[in-house]
Amino acid sequence: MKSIKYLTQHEAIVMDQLLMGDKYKFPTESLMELAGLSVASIIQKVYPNISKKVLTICGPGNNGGDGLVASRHLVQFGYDVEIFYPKKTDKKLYHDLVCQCKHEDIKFLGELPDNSLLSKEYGLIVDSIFGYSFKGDIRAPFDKIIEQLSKTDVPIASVDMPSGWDVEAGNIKNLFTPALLISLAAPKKGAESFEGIHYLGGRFLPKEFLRETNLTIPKYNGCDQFVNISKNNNNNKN
Ligand SMILES: NC(=O)C1=CN([C@@H]2O[C@H](COP(=O)(O)OP(=O)(O)OC[C@H]3O[C@@H](n4cnc5c(N)ncnc54)[C@H](OP(=O)(O)O)[C@@H]3O)[C@@H](O)[C@H]2O)[C@H](O)CC1
Ligand SMILES: [K+]
Repeated sequence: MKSIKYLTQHEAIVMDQLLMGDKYKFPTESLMELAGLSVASIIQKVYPNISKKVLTICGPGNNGGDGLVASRHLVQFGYDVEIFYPKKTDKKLYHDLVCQCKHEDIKFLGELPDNSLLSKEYGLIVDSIFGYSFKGDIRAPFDKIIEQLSKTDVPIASVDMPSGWDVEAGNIKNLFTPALLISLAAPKKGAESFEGIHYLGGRFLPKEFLRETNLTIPKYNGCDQFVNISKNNNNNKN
């Protein structure tokens, strides 16, 4: 396998703008749908038998949107999903995503259950709080939420980046390390040190886009929406 490129924060932002701009013309909701579908597919692959509930924690940006979409697909896959979405985004896309989740009978929680309740009732936490646009010190209410996540024993699956990690420098604040990291489109530099289960999803980069940006991504098999890029995956060794 060719070596994978890890993106800087600036590169991730510029690439997304390019994909969604006048040349490649992808609407945000199309990419979000594919990203969210790949997140749910990867969770199904890595955690096929969760007997307890799945809790998705959504942030205020597009990373949170990915979590809303993934939750809907997880219900379609047979999981019992609840969502905690403390800072809702007042945009039509997000109102629509919440509405779609409610039509899947997904319950929206008013507060984050404490860690003993989390351990008792939940088998997985999906962290879709912050993605590649996270910067600086963690502001309320997410500071307390991420502090609590750093103490839970429930496995965490992070979408695009572990929330609170510096997008380039990684876990410099000594926060939680997820069991599973799902990078989207291409991994970010801050994830380069990640030693856990690491999958790449978001299979939507056009051929011309890859040529134009000189981006190397691993080969996806068949119609898979994901590829395993974990360091300890033998298929990734030359
Ligand atoms: N091409 C792709 O791979 C696609 C990726 N997608 C997903 O989109 C995110 C990036 O989404 P974006 O909306 O740009 O940003 P985030 O979701 O990462 O975060 C933005 C919100 O977070 C708030 N924020 C930022 N820093 C902090 C902080 N220190 N404390 C508290 N809150 C913070 C920020 O708040 P502001 O007040 O600054 O506005 C934003 O509200 C990417 O990672 C993927 O998951 C797309 O879904 C599709 C294509
Ligand atoms: K995240």
